[in-house]
Amino acid sequence: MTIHIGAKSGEIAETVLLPGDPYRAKWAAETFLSDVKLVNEVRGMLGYTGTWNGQRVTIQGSGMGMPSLSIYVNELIRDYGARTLIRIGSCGGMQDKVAVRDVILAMTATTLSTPSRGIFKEVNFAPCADWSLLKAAADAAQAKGTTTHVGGIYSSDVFYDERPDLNEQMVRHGILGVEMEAAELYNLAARHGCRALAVLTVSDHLLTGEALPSDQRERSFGEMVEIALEAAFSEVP
Ligand SMILES: O=P(O)(O)O[C@H]1O[C@H](CO)[C@@H](O)[C@H]1O
Ligand SMILES: O=c1cc[nH]c(=O)[nH]1
Repeated sequence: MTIHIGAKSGEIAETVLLPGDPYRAKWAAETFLSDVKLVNEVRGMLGYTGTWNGQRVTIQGSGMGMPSLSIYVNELIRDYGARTLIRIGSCGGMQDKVAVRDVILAMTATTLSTPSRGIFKEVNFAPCADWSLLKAAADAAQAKGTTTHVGGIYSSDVFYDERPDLNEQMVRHGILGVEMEAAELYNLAARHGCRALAVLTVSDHLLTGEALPSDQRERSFGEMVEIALEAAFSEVP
């Protein structure tokens, strides 16, 4: 047990899927895993371990924002031995070619700041996805026929943004979507020699104003979960 995760030693798998929403963790575990066990409910941040195609997987809520994700990912890696961490999140679309319900695979994550800013100081570290996971996820998405975009995303510290000029610059520089956690996941994976990827479903669109309701963000992003599971257990040389 750690301060924020109540699982016993051995109850967390080496492969962990990380939705921000703990109820998406519950839905995904109950929908896609077998032999599911609730392994964490500290602070209501639900975590489940089960099997997918005979492989052990944990699906653990990470909360909203990089400071929250940082707590869970630090404990998952350092105390439970997690090695492959895949965020399964929602995001806002930022390009005309990106539609609501499309999937985005985050190759890089641009930020204004992250919880790692204090150690990088004057360095602008470039958080990026693990190549083997990115390649496997792109292949899995293509095989499914899911409309998928691979490229840069923006990990913001705020949902309610008072600086529309920043989003304008992101759009201008080809950023596909905005969310709030991937950059720090990539920083932590790099620091600890782990593999990480963010697989995102577009839940709303900054250019069109279209937006899905919260129940659909919680329970309807199944292709994203399947892509993450297939990527986690693919062999990519
Ligand atoms: O749907 P999740 O995974 O929580 O991701 C997105 O949704 C939340 C904001 O509504 C932020 O956590 C953002 O990153
Ligand atoms: O962080 C997020 C998530 C979904 N949509 C947004 O606009 N921002």
